[in-house]
Amino acid sequence: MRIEAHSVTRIFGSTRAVDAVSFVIDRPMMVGVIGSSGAGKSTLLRIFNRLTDPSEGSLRVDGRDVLRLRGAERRSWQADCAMIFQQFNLVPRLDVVSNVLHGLLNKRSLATSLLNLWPKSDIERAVQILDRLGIAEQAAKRAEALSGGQQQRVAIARALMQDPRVILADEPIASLDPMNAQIVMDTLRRIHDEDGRTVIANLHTLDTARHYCDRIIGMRKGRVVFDGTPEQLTTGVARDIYGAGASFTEATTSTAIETDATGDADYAARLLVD
Ligand SMILES: Nc1ncnc2c1ncn2[C@@H]1O[C@H](COP(=O)(O)OP(=O)(O)OP(=O)(O)O)[C@@H](O)[C@H]1O
Repeated sequence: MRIEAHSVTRIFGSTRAVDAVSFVIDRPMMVGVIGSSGAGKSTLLRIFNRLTDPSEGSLRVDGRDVLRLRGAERRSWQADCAMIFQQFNLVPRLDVVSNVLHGLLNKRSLATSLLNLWPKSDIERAVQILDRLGIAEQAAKRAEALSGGQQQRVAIARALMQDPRVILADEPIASLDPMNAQIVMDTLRRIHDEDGRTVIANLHTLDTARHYCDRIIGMRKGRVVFDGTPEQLTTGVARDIYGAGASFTEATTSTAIETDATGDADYAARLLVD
């Protein structure tokens, strides 16, 4: 899979949230996107998944510009690149298996979901995926009864149900304690290593990006200011990405962790409508 972003731009009023972003990902890999709050990381992922329209630019995936797709082709691309979010974005009162099955809403009729008439093969696959992620025993519980780390693994299972080529993760561990953060990052890495899926994750800590990613893209004020390997991401480079002065220490790189889940709600709504 070859992904070529060329001059991708999104302007909101007078803000260039994403400003002429270009990069090439020429093979499946795990990519971390870092940068301060407001650097444009979420907007970039949302453009990728077609949740947000770009103002300019192209994103060629194996030669086809996915930013120009309409209707069924656009939905098919959205099924090919699943998203996961900081706030997990599950339906809290629904059981875990039903949440995972929602990953198929692009491919099955709304009636199937509303009447809970999923084919047995779909249910079996959902349980297999949960088993793979080590949470099959939670399958019958309501999503809201699970810990944050377990809920994020359910969200990853829902993403895998789509059988996507790319997984986009927007601050996937920002709401989790360190132990659960590690389990979730290990899971994302495994999905890349074992399935060959590309994973692109917005991350708010440098050490996580360095530890898990093959490549790191640093954004500042909408622009890509770094694109390289973990080894190339020195403290000096990190200082430039975060725009920090001499007082910069690596521990201060976390972006504000807010619980505004508006974007997540958009995604949930889209899954239910399409
Ligand atoms: N729907 C919108 N309307 C207006 N401005 C927006 C919108 N979405 C994002 N922005 C602005 O675009 C800029 C980039 O925001 P974005 O959320 O992409 O940054 P981010 O790097 O993901 O930040 P964070 O880490 O805080 O999530 C910010 O200045 C933000 O206020």
